Amino acid sequence: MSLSDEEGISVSLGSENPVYCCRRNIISLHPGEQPLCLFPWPQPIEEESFRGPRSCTRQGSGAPAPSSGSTIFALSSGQGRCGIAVIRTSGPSSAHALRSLTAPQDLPPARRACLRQLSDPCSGEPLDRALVLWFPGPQSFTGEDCAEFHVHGGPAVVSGVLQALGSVPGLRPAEAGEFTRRAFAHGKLSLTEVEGLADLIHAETEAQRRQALRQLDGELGHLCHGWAEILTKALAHVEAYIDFGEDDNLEEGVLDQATREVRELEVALGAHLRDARRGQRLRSGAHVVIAGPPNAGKSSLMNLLSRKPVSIVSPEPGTTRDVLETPVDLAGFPTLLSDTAGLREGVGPVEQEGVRRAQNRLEQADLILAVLDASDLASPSSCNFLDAVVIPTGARSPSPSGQRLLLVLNKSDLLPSNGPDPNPDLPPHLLLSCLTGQGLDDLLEALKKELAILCGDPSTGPPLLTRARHQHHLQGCLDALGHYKQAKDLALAAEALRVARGHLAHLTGGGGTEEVLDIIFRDFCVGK
Ligand SMILES: Nc1nc2c(ncn2[C@@H]2O[C@H](COP(=O)(O)OP(=O)(O)OP(=O)(O)O)[C@@H](O)[C@H]2O)c(=O)[nH]1
Ligand SMILES: [K+]
Ligand SMILES: [Mg+2]
Repeated sequence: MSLSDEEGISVSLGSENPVYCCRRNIISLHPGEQPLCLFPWPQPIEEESFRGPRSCTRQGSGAPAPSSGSTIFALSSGQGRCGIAVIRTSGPSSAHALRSLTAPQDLPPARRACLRQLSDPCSGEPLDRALVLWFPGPQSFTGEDCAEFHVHGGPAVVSGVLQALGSVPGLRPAEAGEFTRRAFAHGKLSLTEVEGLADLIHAETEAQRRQALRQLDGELGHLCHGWAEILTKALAHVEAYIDFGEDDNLEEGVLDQATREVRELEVALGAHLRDARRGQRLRSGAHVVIAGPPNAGKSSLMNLLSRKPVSIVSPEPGTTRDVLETPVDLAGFPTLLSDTAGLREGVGPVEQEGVRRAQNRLEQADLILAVLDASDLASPSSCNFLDAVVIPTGARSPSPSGQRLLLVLNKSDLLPSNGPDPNPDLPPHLLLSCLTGQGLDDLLEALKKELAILCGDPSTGPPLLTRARHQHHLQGCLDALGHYKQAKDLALAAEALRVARGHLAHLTGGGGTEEVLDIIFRDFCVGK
């Protein structure tokens, strides 16, 4: 059976017999809620949020949200001297702006670059010869009428064109992220795609870029959409049972089927949540902490990996006191690399404080780079470090979300060359010489493997949860499904499904609250 209504909801119950009509239940049982379909985005952002005048509105044909009043403009390429700078506008006065600045004044054909003379509409002063493009809404990035001016990138040209646009009635400078916000409001991007776009702009490493691109492709959103559909179907089944449970016509097993589907969804969500912080680590960097006894060469390794003199290196034990940290791209993965004080006892108060800070940082580490002096393994500080840090961490069952450790024996140049491994009893380790660079390639290879486990491989597997927000809503959804299973009453069970669905809607932006939007759009620059 298939049910549909004028709001585009379609619920298939897999039977030829029409047994009930759920339009009344689903649409009216929870007033104020959005229709069950999450796509296209049913709730446009309030016009007020654009803070623009509410004058000339021209509905973009077919766009789900009404056009906002004002027309915005901004430099969309980077600031500073460059070959070509791209300035764009979005809003109902885009066509007027384009005509006002260009000669000849006719609009170019849609989406085709045309060479035009640009001049100031007030003074008539020539500004540049530039390529201009016209994107009538809704087939544009924002869904509104948009224009682009590809001008020569000198500061005087750019400021001249921006000033000229500002003098056109109805136009005002865009705020940070406003183009993307309009795209979201017009259903051009889901919230998770917006986040992907923000991450893409800020991506600094290969792996970050790959992850952002996948999110921009909407993979996480599509996954949530599929889950929401399962919940919608289960909810329809439960509500049918509430209304027609006594009815002989109701097909058998309707409720069982709902429960079965919920259980399958629980398994899928659980697996996804076990990905834990991997996506987030990839977005904001894994914490890699260099630790070990004094003089093992921790600071030397810090400088080697970061390719800059972050830490002071000296033959004096206890040189490093504070935690020193720097962001480093390690084998394509973003990391926050920390150098710490050598761990030892019986020292003065300043070094003691350094040791306390080092221990604190060790607890927060995703990956510990444990460094020992290969020529000094029998010293008390080496033995203590092995017993207190290396062996206990290695003994813990390794999991992607748990802490990981790589043991590095530095100063291998001091060992007799080409002999057998002098330390077969130690946990698995790598030999390195910070002095000669020998063993560095092997260390980088091992780091890459560890970071891939910690951050996940962004090119394969299911899309990762890149923000705490994603994890929060998936967990909320899972918890609600738990309540569904425990509910003794069908009305409570239906409510639990609604709560679960609400969490998925929030994740993708269907139930978008202003605060979440503000936080996400704050990440954008003006012109994006
Ligand atoms: N021969 C040799 N010396 C090294 C190597 N790595 C570091 N050293 C030397 O070992 C001494 C200590 O190096 P640091 O990098 O300051 O060691 P650290 O672990 O940071 O020391 P603290 O901060 O005092 O705990 C310095 O004199 C370095 O030049 C190496 O691979 N081979
Ligand atoms: K030192
Ligand atoms: Mg040091």
